[in-house]
Amino acid sequence: VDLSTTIAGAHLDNVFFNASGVWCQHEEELQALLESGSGSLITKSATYEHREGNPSPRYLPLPSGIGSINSMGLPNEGYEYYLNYARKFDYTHAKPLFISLSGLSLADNVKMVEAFVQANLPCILEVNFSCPNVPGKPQLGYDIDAMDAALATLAPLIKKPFGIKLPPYFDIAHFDQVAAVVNKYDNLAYVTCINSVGNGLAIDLDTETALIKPKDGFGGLGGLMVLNTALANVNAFYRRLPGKQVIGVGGVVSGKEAFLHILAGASAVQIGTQLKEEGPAMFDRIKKELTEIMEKKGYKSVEEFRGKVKTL
Ligand SMILES: C=Cc1c(C(=O)O)[nH]c(=O)[nH]c1=O
Repeated sequence: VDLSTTIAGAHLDNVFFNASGVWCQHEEELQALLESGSGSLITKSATYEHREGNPSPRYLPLPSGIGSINSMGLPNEGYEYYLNYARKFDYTHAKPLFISLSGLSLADNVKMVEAFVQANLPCILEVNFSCPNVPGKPQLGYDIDAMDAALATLAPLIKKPFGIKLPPYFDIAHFDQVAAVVNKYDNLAYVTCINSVGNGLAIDLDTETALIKPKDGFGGLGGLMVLNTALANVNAFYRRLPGKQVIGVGGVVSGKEAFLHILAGASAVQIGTQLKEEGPAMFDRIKKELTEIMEKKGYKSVEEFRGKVKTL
């Protein structure tokens, strides 16, 4: 079966890659993704300066495989590290390279975008509007006018097709309002839905203590427990963004959830929590599982069923 796809004009041999933030902060991790069964790779969201991030424990899987909680606090090597990586990257490699940018201000996003545009590299830029874990920095994804203003500045600068990383929305009116903004920018080629469900709280019964240290234990939720919110966001934006694409992320632990994301409208599927727990060997497992589901259903390519979720 054919698992290949094209995102923002870049061809991926298969629909799978890492969720930004997972297995992608350092070159060694990115190399492991290059050598894995993934179809692509995306870097950890970059800020202008290097950041240590929040104090540990700042990421934990939750009991019984329901998911994870994280308040990493945007630890990253600083954008120049990822710009150098993008300069050295072998673009004849079968996997396209995505670069995630998450400036702490619009000015920082502008400076980082200008540096990447100046370098004129084939990598695809993704602007992250949805980091929930930087104390004192409310995420742009929930300030729709501010997100529109940022896009009005960034889209013309980027010129080429690019994407944005969105937080989960939970209100139909918000799907409508965000789609109206996204549809204003022709080169905004795709949206990645969803980032973690912000500011959850995991508490240990025995110790009666929050599991992670930062922000009194408040952190973004990921993994299986966010699957149905992720599917809704993928399908809501698939229905509302004609001519654009949606990358689905959230709750994918096997071929089954990947199939559902594609049925909901995803052109590619990213994996975070399960990749963090299982490592890059997971991609071979999940590709096999998706293939088996497609064969059982008689689908030859992901194109055949993308977005074809039925309603009653
Ligand atoms: C870029 C920061 C993010 C982080 C983080 O570095 O805390 N965690 C997430 O779940 N999503 C993010 O977008």
